[in-house]
Amino acid sequence: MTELRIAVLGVGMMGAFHVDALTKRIRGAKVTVISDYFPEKAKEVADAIGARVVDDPIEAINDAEVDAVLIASPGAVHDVQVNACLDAGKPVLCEKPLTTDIASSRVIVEKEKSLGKELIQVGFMRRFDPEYVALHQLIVSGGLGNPLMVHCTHRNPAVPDHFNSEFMIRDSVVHEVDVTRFLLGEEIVSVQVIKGVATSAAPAGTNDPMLVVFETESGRIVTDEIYVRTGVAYEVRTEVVGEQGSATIGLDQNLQVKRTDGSWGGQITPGFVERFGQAYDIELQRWVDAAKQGTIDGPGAWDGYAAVAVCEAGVKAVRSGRKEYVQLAGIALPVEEEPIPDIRAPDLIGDRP
Ligand SMILES: NC(=O)C1=CN([C@@H]2O[C@H](COP(=O)(O)OP(=O)(O)OC[C@H]3O[C@@H](n4cnc5c(N)ncnc54)[C@H](O)[C@@H]3O)[C@@H](O)[C@H]2O)C=CC1
Ligand SMILES: O=C1[C@@H](O)[C@H](O)[C@@H](O)[C@H](O)[C@H]1O
Repeated sequence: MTELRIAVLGVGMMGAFHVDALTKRIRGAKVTVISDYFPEKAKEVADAIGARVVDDPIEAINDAEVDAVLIASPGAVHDVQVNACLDAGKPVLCEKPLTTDIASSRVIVEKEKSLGKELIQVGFMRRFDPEYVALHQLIVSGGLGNPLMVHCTHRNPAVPDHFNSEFMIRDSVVHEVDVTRFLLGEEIVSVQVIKGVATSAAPAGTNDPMLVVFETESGRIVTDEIYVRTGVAYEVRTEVVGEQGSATIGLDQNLQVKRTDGSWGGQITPGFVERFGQAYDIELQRWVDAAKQGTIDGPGAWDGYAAVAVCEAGVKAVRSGRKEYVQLAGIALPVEEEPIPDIRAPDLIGDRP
């Protein structure tokens, strides 16, 4: 196969960006079919690149001129569309999240397994970002010694109003879930969410920012500050603290500017397309090359499922205010912690006068 013929489902912000990359920058790929809930949006994108519009996304998946599918529709419809790709036996790059509930993600993992080949790649593009790749290599080469903690910052300048506290976990924090699994090579077993004072930019009832705390199988601690209405820029940082040193990425330190008004500083990337542009392209090129060989080259269905399972625990933690355990198939839940015994002298215990 010289050219992988691709259907793109959903051409909003991310889908249109991927169509542009597949058309202009990715080798050996051609977008032949576009499908979107809004046909006029699909037509606009399709006309610009000479592709066909197929209104029904399931028909688009089964189209004779489609070898592979890129899903960039909203997360809530990924389940149906990924299942249709599996039914058609076609490779699919599904934007995160894989689905929006743990049961449907599990079914997808099992269904793919029963087909005996890997067809699903999930759009966790940070795994292709040169800085994250370098940090991963530093960890696995032992450059930091035993990694003890990870501290993440995830700030967006602005988001639409439907980004409530739970959506922030499923749509934004899901990236740090995958980063944790990628960097530390182990599963996350529990999630806590600490809600502080909310920005006045957040709709009533939305906890923005939040501090999310993960605990991994081996007991490592990961913190994630999620703040999606900073009004500033796109700031994604990750620091790994090991026994023999620490390393941080995402500092935007390349450009230091001093201005005539006496201010000084560098430049922060305005959005995720600027920060992760290179990562998206590497992700797409590797997926296209692998799909032609009938395989994947990146995070797969299990990674998508594991991330959904952690986010589900995260959503529970938002609601309960407690530590919630991740229900992941095959991973033992930690034993409930014993209450800490009161070791004060008996005469100090009791009500204060
Ligand atoms: N990896 C990353 O950094 C990013 C990933 N995303 C992910 O990409 C996906 C799309 O997000 P955005 O582009 O920001 O959303 P968006 O709202 O801009 O675009 C979604 C598009 O899908 C269309 N659509 C709705 N239902 C559909 C259906 N059943 N079939 C086909 N199309 C349908 C909508 O009309 C819209 O054009 C989400 O899963 C999101 O989490 C989004 C931004 C960045
Ligand atoms: O995936 C993304 C968005 O959907 C999400 O809403 C943002 O918070 C992330 O930074 C971006 O990478």
